[in-house]
Amino acid sequence: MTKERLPHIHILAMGGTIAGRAANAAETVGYRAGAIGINELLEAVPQLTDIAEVTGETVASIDSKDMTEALMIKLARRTEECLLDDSIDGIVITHGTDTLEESAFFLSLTLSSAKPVIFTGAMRPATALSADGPLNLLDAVHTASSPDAKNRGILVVMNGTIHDASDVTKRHTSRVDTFQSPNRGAIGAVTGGHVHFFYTAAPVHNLFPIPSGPLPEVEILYGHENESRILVDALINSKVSGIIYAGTGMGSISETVLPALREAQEQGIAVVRASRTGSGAVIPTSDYPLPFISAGTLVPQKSRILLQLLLVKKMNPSEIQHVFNLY
Ligand SMILES: NC(=O)C[C@H](N)C(=O)O
Repeated sequence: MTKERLPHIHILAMGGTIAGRAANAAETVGYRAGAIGINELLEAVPQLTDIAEVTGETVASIDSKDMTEALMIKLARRTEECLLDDSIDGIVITHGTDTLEESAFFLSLTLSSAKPVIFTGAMRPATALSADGPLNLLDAVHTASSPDAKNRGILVVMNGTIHDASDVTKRHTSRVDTFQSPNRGAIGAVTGGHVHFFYTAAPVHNLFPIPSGPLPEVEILYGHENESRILVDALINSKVSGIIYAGTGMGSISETVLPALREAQEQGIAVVRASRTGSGAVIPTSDYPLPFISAGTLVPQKSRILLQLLLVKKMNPSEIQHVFNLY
């Protein structure tokens, strides 16, 4: 009898707490992210060899708070090469959780493949009591090996749940259930190695080639009571290409900042209204007609990435709004 070939899952390591080392096992907060190499990470989960032929490589060893656009592009390019490699069936990206959602969303906009690409990470360092990284890694490899995970774009597997890259966001500073999909909910679960999707695959929007150079400068502003226009004026003077305004409620803009943002638009700066609430959609309203762009359900940090890529295409506010309407 011939033995069935195990799927080949390739791991791309970016660092983060999943590869974090602390001085002792009780330490869950003070540690060095990205200190543990890919081999040690894989050796900690010997069960991986039962479900897949796992290989790995280090792309970066950083705390993801220091993630850069250049690294995001490097990660996208390397992932694309792996997707084109016929010997690889699926990819797992281990990543720091602080900006995991940005990288996952960027890859979802720039890569297209039927093969599963799964992001995972950890909230406790690898050396901690009850470290969550090893099980997250095992669950991610289970998902990357699952035929049901094909044609679903970029997914995030954390704490036994599967999330779509566009909705998932980090919602808690320290808990292991920090990743939530606040608008549409988790799309699946991994339980005892069983991968279960709750819904049929949603349409995947892969809209852009991987950018070849630096992206236009887009900054995020955070709305609050008693606002001044100091920061908007600074951004106008800096000649940024875009502003994401994380407004109060449904992207509301105070009477102080509104004229400043209108001036920014007159200078050719694209302005997107998002929300500081963390969930729900910001939709176009008559209070804020075009050229104000509404972010839909995208959180400010993802709105920023989408706007950057749209500005590369030299789209006008109306065309940009059409794309945000997908979310
Ligand atoms: N839990 C984590 O991974 C946090 C860490 N600061 C990182 O993003 O790399």
